Amino acid sequence: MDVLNLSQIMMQFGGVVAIDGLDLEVHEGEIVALIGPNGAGKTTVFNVVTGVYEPTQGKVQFKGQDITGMRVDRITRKGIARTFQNIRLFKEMTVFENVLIPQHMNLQNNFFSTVFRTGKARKEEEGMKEQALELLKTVGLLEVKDEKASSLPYGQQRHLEIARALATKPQLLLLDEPAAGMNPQETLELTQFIKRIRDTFHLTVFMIEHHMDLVMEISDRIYVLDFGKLIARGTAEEIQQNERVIEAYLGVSEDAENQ
Ligand SMILES: Nc1ncnc2c1ncn2[C@@H]1O[C@H](COP(=O)(O)OP(=O)(O)OP(=O)(O)O)[C@@H](O)[C@H]1O
Repeated sequence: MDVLNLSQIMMQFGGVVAIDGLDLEVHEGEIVALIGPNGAGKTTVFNVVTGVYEPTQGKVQFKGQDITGMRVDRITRKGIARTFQNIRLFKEMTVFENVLIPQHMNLQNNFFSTVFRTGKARKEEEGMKEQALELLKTVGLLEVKDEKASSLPYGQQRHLEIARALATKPQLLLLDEPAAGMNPQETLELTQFIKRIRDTFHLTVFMIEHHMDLVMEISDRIYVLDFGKLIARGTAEEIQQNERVIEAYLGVSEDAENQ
């Protein structure tokens, strides 16, 4: 089944065509990467999927349901969560509080019972705390649950950000450059972490990433964007051998590395 299906997506900002007729699908349980040079339109794709932007044209479907132009919070409730290029944690709060807060999004109780702390609301709150602890245990952050988020090493902050996204119980997880700023060891740990959470939480993962080692190691399939247009799609092997990709992207990044 397609968890995510984009058909003929067009996103224009004034005269800028950020996405130009994109067709893309992500199947259940897959890890799919979206790559391309800076400004290719990758983050805009995420913003269209998560409801930040309504596409100028085209349709976004999540598990067969049309979610085009739906509000961000409604899309989150449907089961799509994301992380951002720049870490967006509640820095002054503890690790535990960081995963507890998003769970309120899933709260079944109404405003009245929450404010007046009825028995049901209290029980629900207890349940959320237990689930938050369970989540931290699963992602290996239980030992640091009382630490301030900002005091964690960089790699762990990234893990926490992903854990926080998982707290909304998504089926589809969007990761926007999760390895940005990581050293090779942290990148390797992240690769294993993403695979582990995909299996543990039965997730489908759609990620934007510039670290080619990570992309090639982890992706079932890869889409390549350039100037808003899809220039290639396929397995890691196919993408590595694709002339247009080498020219538009891999060639560029090698040059950039040599500078
Ligand atoms: N809100 C906006 N208003 C106007 N132009 C925008 C807006 N958002 C994105 N763009 C433009 O759309 C194009 C695609 O940008 P986008 O951020 O999606 O690229 P990207 O592939 O994610 O780049 P990077 O790898 O640098 O993050 C760029 O030309 C950008 O300037």
